[in-house]
Amino acid sequence: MLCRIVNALRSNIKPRSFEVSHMPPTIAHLQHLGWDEWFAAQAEEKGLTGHRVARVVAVDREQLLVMDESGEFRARLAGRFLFMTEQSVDFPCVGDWVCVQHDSADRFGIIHDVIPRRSFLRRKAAGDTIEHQMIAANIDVALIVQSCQFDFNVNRLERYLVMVRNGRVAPVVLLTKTDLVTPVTLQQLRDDIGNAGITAAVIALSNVTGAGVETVRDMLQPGKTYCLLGSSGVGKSTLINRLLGRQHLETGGVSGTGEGRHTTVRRELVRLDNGAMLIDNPGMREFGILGAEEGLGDSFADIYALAAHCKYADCAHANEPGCAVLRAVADGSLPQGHYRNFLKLRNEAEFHDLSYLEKRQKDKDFGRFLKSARKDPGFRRKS
Ligand SMILES: Nc1nc2c(ncn2[C@@H]2O[C@H](COP(=O)(O)OP(=O)(O)OP(=O)(O)O)[C@@H](O)[C@H]2O)c(=O)[nH]1
Ligand SMILES: [Zn+2]
Repeated sequence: MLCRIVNALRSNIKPRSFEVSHMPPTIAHLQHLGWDEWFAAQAEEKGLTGHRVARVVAVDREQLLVMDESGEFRARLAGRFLFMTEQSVDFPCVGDWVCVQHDSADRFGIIHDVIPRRSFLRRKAAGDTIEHQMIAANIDVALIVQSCQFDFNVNRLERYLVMVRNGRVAPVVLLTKTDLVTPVTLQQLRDDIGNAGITAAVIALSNVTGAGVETVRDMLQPGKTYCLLGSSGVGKSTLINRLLGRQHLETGGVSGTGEGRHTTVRRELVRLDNGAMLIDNPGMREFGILGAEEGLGDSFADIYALAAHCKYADCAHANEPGCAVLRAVADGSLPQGHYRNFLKLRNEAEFHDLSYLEKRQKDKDFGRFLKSARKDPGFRRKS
């Protein structure tokens, strides 16, 4: 980051405006890539009309692969953008629309801005930090993939649903590897999902026999963007390759030429023959749900509806008298498992918020400690 900042300072101390190097985009030019009136309006609001826009296909540290009506090209972030952008979530990620300056003679396009996102998928960054990490932007539908064998877990499914709904993305559940389980077991898994109160569509499929794959294909609409989410090994890449036909994800990389070092950017966003766009993502080892309460409302809409009838407005639905949620659990109209997941996820959401506040407080205390320590004449000698 430091060298990014230094480079930014060196290359671009003065703010500069950039020339329009191309015809401004029309919706017709770019709608096959997902551009529409909504994005055009965002661009206008941000004062970015008239600039060329492209969609991010892959990100590899400082290098991006972007795509517009003329095809794919590589791009870098403008020094000024690097300099002005503080939070990692504000950097372009796959699926983003960016303002880019690019002449056919240039090896790299220069990205000057990111068009506001309509939807996003993000997770808690790996490690002990409380920062978010963007997974993808401007996704219409998240395909949450679980394998029928070993991987299936309703709690995890609900965590994904919270994240997905929190990012304003619609969910569809894909159950893979149906060839490895009996029809009775498959029905049991479907029942488990239904009993948990999950209302998202569920498609069962096998990449081996091909059963269900056409159902997935039929669901994918041209100009819409889909993102595959799920643990490693559940069959996401295999499914994409099946949907693509001959092409393969592994061979989709774009090689850089004419440079000292040979680089390959693995393409993450691919277009199918029917015009739908698919984003494949690595398995998620660490899956935090910081800031997920908003999303809780959607996954647990039934519980929130019941909560309106609780005796106390601030009812925690744990052991309060007159709690409509507990009553529904008692009379069997609200599934026990669903209620337990609600409590668990809510506590985690509260826990993450708490640890965030605690961290802020600690930082403050540390600042105060430093201030008072500096005033302390013994400070220099002690340290
Ligand atoms: N039996 C069976 N095996 C499958 C199916 N789909 C994928 N596999 C196998 O499962 C393994 C993992 O599949 P991948 O497609 O690489 O899984 P992935 O979800 O993309 O994994 P990551 O790339 O690590 O996120 C491979 O050996 C596949 O051949 C399926 O429907 N049935
Ligand atoms: Zn209650």
